[in-house]
Amino acid sequence: MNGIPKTLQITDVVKTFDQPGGGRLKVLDVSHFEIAAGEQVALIGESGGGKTTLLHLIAGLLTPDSGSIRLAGTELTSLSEQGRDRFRASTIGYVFQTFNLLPAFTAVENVRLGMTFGRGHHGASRAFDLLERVGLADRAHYRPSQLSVGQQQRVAIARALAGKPKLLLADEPTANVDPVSAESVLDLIQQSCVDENLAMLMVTHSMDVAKRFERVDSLEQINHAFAPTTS
Ligand SMILES: Nc1ncnc2c1ncn2[C@@H]1O[C@H](COP(=O)(O)OP(=O)(O)OP(=O)(O)O)[C@@H](O)[C@H]1O
Repeated sequence: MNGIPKTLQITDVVKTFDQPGGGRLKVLDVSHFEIAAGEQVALIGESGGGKTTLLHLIAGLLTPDSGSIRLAGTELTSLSEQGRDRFRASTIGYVFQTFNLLPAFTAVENVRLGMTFGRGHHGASRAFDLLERVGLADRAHYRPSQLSVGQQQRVAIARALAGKPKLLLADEPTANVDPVSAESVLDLIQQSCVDENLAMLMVTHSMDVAKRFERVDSLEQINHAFAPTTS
């Protein structure tokens, strides 16, 4: 992927947390990690190793103690909290293990929520187009409780794509989905990224999921804080 522009560049990032018993736990110490435009990366690693923390740093939901996170040409650490929120809305799509759909809203309303601050206010027609793409055109006015879990994750994928992001972050997106739905959810995520030239970082514990990716990174290999130590 040399010569291809980088969507994400992480340099010398350290993240520590307060520990309940006192002291700080160093969870991440990553000197170099990058994802090229349109590249799809699976991230594997031990439970508690810091994978979700890394996703949250990239999404600007957490800030590092030190280091640089450049996303689509913008240095995240230079933004205010509000700036990060706005930047996230326009640059990142996030697919969670637990879907995080709003229960009182219909499928199409949930998808539109992904556009609130997103670039290009294509409104309802893009939301319907996205639901069609994920195979749920006929479920647009159903609420999450009226959808199967596989369908709920499809709505969540449509929502993640709604703001035309540059990077899709997916945290175990098939952990709560049955195996047959999991295959179609993964097909959908990977093909959508190809169609939209969208880079993707997917955290997974599953080697079946990881083997679908050309690039599989182990957090232990890039994280100098492994195994975590207190300081
Ligand atoms: N807000 C917090 N305060 C203190 N410690 C935290 C906080 N968030 C995470 N940690 C610690 O950071 C470490 C990494 O957590 P993280 O959720 O990133 O791991 P993970 O690799 O995603 O794990 P899993 O695969 O089990 O989901 C854990 O030891 C956890 O206890």
